[in-house]
Formats: sequence, C-alpha cells, structure tokens
Amino acid sequence: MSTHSRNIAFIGAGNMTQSIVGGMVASGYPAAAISVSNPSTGKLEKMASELKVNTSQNNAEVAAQADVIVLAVKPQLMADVCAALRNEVANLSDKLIVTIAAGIRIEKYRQYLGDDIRMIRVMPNTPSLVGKGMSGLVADNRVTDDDKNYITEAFDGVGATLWVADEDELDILGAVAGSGPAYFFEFMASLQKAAVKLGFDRDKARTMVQQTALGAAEMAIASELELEDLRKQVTSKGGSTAKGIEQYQAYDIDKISADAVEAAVKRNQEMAKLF
Ligand SMILES: NC(=O)C1=CN([C@@H]2O[C@H](COP(=O)(O)OP(=O)(O)OC[C@H]3O[C@@H](n4cnc5c(N)ncnc54)[C@H](O)[C@@H]3O)[C@@H](O)[C@H]2O)C=CC1
Ligand SMILES: O=C(O)[C@@H]1CCC=N1
Repeated sequence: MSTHSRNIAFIGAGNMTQSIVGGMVASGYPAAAISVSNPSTGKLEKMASELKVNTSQNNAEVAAQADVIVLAVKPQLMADVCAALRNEVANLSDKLIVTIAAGIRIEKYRQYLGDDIRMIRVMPNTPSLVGKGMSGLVADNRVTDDDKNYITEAFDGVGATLWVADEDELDILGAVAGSGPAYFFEFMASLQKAAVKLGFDRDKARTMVQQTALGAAEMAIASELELEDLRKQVTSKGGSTAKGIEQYQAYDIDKISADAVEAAVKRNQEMAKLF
C-alpha cells in the first residue's frame, strides 16, 4: 500500500498532533485520508477548517475506519484510552498502531491492546509543523517492512527520521530531540531578554535572535566542520565573542546540557513504570 493511500487516525488533537498533521498536509498527504479525534471541539474545529481533515469526538469511530492509528494523548491517559479502543474497535491487530507518547514501552501497549498488535513507537518534535521535525522510531518485531516504509515516508514528510536500536535509545533521543525545541526556545528567550535588558524592544530582539538561530542551524547542517570548530570561526582572538563565550563556559554549559538530558531521560524511564 503506498504511503498516501492509508487512512490514518490521530487519537488526541493536542500540540504534537497539530504539528504532525499540519506538516503532513503541507507535504502533500491527502487531508481526506487523515482523521483526528479529541473530547472537546475547539481544536477539532480549527483543524477541520484550516487543514480540511476529518474530525470526531469519538476515538473508536475514527480508529475503526483507519489503517493506521496514532496514539497521541498524554502518557497518563494512555491506559484508559487504549482500554476503550480495545473494547470498541474490532480487529486492532489488522491495523498498524503508532504511539508518540514519551516513556511508555511497547510491552505495556501489548497489555493494553492485545499481544498481537503491530506497533511502532515514534518520538517526534513540534518543528514537524514547519517540515523541520526530528523523529526517532523503533518497531516491534511484528511490524512489516511495508509498515516501516510507510511510517518512515510519512514522518520524512515532516522532517528527518532516525530509526534507533531499541526503546532505551528512544528515551535518549526523546530527551535530546523530542524535548530539544523547548531547550532551544528557552535559550532563545534568554538571549532575547538579554537584548531587551540593554534597550532593544522585544520584536527587534526576537528578530535578531531567531534569524541567528536559523543561520547557525542551517550552517551546522551545511558544514562538515565540527560544531566546536564552527563556534571557533566566530570567536576572534581577543575579540568580543570570546568574552561572551567565557561567560557560558563559566556556568559550564556542557554540564547544564548533560544534566538536562539526563533528567529528561530519567523522567521517560519513570513514565515507563508509572503508565
Ligand atoms: N509536545 C511535544 O513536543 C511532544 C509530545 N509528545 C507526546 O505526544 C503526546 C501528546 O502530547 P501533546 O500533544 O504535547 O499534549 P496535549 O495535551 O497538547 O494534547 C493531548 C490531547 O489529547 C486530548 N485528549 C484528552 N483525553 C483524551 C481522550 N480520552 N481521547 C482522545 N483525546 C484526548 C486532549 O484534549 C489534548 O487535545 C504525549 O504522550 C507526549 O509524550 C512526544 C514528542 C513531543
Ligand atoms: O515533555 C514531554 O514529556 C514530551 C516528550 C518530548 C516532548 N514533550
């Protein structure tokens, strides 16, 4: 079955679903083959009017009609949502089940949905909305090559994909790339505040910060140099950047990042036990 001929249903219309579906529609996935369900109507109405996808307040209804079900609710709701799907949808084992939830292991979904499910875990991130997502993927051993190709193509449409070896690696990828946009936005906001503190208005400060972030990211992608060497190219001996970088190093930016990623991995592992 080719990528665009599968009907795909998203259970939960939150931030991540809106980013993925927005990116999929923009990349040419037919809106008519996409359904989204959510208990409340606000987000559904927005998605129906802006993206022309099918919407419903009934999870089982969209899931029953789909070839692919994407579980996109918060981890703490997953057990209940899965239990209801198992009760209300026939032939779950004929469908490809994809989950984007952090932490929860495939083994748990087997308990929730049945031993015979075909499941892929995807760890996406919100820049999928603008076609610049980074998604990690891992599959159970029942998933077919066709399933893998399908889901790779779908998520390649909203950015880059990276198959990882196992679910431990997915936890790490999630802590770096899934959570990563938040780290970058936190850093960008702090740079914006620094410019505002010295007299710029917020709009001008934002323009200079976001354009610089974009330029740095694109340069990193285009260059074969190590990231440290790209940094050195900006850091003239005896110049101003050296003084700025000294301040970041004084706060041990490597330790800040290592602590952040390790804390996020730990939370993914906790969520695997809790939900
Ligand atoms: N936000 C992000 O950057 C990322 C999120 N994820 C994962 O995506 C999942 C969703 O996260 P967000 O979109 O950020 O959360 P969110 O809170 O924005 O969205 C969850 C949606 O599920 C809906 N919902 C609640 N109960 C429901 C039910 N019984 N049936 C159907 N829908 C229901 C809520 O109304 C809400 O619209 C989480 O499991 C998270 O771990 C993964 C990677 C990145
Ligand atoms: O914060 C979370 O748990 C999810 C997973 C990665 C990004 N958001």
